[in-house]
Amino acid sequence: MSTDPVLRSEREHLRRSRADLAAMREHTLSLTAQSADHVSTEYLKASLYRRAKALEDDPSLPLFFGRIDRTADDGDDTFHIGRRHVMDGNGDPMVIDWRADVARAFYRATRDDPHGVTLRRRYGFAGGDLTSYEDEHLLDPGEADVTSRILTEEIERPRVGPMRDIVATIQPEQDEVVRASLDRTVCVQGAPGTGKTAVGLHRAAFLLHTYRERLARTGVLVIGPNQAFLHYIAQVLPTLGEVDVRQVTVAGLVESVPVRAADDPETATLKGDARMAEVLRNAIWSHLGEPAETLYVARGTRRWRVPVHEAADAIRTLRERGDGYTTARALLGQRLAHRVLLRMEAAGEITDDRVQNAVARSRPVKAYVDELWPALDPVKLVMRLLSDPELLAAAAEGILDADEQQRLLWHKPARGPKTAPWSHADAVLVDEAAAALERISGVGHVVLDEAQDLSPMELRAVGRRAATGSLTVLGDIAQGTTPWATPSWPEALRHLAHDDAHLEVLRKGYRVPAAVVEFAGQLLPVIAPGVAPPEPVRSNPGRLDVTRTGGELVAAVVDAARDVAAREGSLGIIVADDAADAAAAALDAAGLPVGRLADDARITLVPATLAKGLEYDHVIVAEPAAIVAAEPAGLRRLYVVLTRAVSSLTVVHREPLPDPLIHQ
Ligand SMILES: Nc1ncnc2c1ncn2[C@@H]1O[C@H](COP(=O)(O)OP(=O)(O)OP(=O)(O)O)[C@@H](O)[C@H]1O
Repeated sequence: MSTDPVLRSEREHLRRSRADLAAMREHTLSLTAQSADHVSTEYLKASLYRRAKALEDDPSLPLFFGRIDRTADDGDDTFHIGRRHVMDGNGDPMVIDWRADVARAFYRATRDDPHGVTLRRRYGFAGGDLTSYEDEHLLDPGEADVTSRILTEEIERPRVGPMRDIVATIQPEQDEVVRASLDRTVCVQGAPGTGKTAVGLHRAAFLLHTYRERLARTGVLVIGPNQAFLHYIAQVLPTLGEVDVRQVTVAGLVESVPVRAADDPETATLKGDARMAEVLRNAIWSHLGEPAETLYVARGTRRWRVPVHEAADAIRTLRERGDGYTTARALLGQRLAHRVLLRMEAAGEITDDRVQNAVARSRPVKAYVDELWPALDPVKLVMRLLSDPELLAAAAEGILDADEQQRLLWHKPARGPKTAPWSHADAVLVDEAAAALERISGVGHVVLDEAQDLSPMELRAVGRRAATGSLTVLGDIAQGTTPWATPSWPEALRHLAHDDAHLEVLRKGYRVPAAVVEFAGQLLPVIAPGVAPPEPVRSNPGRLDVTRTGGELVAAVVDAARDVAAREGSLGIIVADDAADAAAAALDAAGLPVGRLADDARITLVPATLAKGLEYDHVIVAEPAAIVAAEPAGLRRLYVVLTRAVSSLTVVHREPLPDPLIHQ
């Protein structure tokens, strides 16, 4: 039992807060979902369940990590800041949610600008209990400005398992992004380990809290590069009490066709080019006919007509409204029926809406609409476009040259949508076509991670999901590894249709230690001139070992792994994709069982192309030359894999290191 009275009283506050949280949860669980109808009851039940889940106490974490004291006109205020709001039986706050407005000062206050804070306290903890505290008296000019030990320890804590939240230690430059308002699209450029992913997830949590009602209706979407990455980040939002956010890959976003083929890089690049949107629009609208015959509609004993020029006029005005093809098509029957009605009224007939509806649905009107404005299906349309040189030539005229058109066509025309050789890029085209036919409903906010890798067409697909909302766009130009990676943020934002975004740069690096930054940074002038490396904040410079072997590479990797595995923390062994199986077998045989991604094992074997966004305490990179040789943007891939290390990086190679890399 600590004798420090401050710690004792803080522990008491923690004990009471825990009891209050348990009472809040009990209360939620005691509420019974009852509503007039079954569907609402089920909905209520689900929402109560989620609420109770969000109120679960995590015994490994204290309920608060910080505190601020402020002087106010009516006395002093003390706020304990934690992951969620906890109130006592009287409704008074015991713990303030870190996202609440009063908590902002905890993250932003400095001696120069104390935000009214007299005391900032941070807590050290172990196993869910408070073990220490650290005070800053921001108004005391005599107090030295020391770097917080608790902050440093938190940032430098060894990594185990999936990504954790950073609520206790969000830094001022990160907090600016996290708390940007919902109507702002923010684009964050940041070197490896500057906290982009963390910031994006915390912004999602902040927005869900601050704009709860609006976003409960419209939703928040998190988009990441692949399943391994989504697995790695999956727990962050639930830990912050947000269990309702959809986390998806770009491929998962455009799942309208079964993807079973892969395009070569040139073809994929072309299919991802923004010009394809124009080609698709042309292909769609080329279906619109020119009326050549009068429309006749019989009603009772009389026959009414809509002359050609009036039908043409109706079609033109609908087209010019700027709606999707299908949306506008749905109105044509009514427009034609309206012309019929005007004639009926002129002839003295009594009409009303029902008559107009009946005319709009009549067989001749339907047939006329089908003929001049045929129904289109996005999947079949793209299938035809990629199979039919004539349709493609007409749609791509003046946009794609003959070679490009040839490149787009499938080798054999597809027989049907189920068996067509759809690639991922084709699925994105289908998504574009679907949106050109009918506007899709979007969400309130989209967090897009590793945005630099998306093609213009993929960016359009993401941007559509945020057409009426906003985005957090996160990425690093230097880590762009796809052939279509974005050359600049203004360009990416244009494709996302959000070029009003605020561009922010994160500079401080929380992952990669100085020795590794220096080594990997040698690649920057070649792969991304003008992009700066992260500025490491870790006090430990880290460890870098570069070993050249004259023998078998795999044997050298096994040796290095045996060595490094003895250190504390996680180990990622990153190898060129085609070397992964052999490396796993060799490590296994040597008694070093490795997990694959998503296994959360202590030693993980990582194919180079899946390393993006991940991190390990210790990283072994095997044969950089092979990683570079495997793809056109190989040097950028190498930069990505070298920057996954938190404490130590071991490079094992047999071939010479790729050119810009020198190791003294
Ligand atoms: N303020 C912070 N306090 C503590 N840890 C932090 C902070 N900011 C970032 N980190 C940690 O630094 C590591 C890197 O963060 P993150 O993965 O978000 O960086 P990133 O910029 O997305 O990197 P990359 O470009 O390599 O994907 C993570 O472990 C994250 O939790």
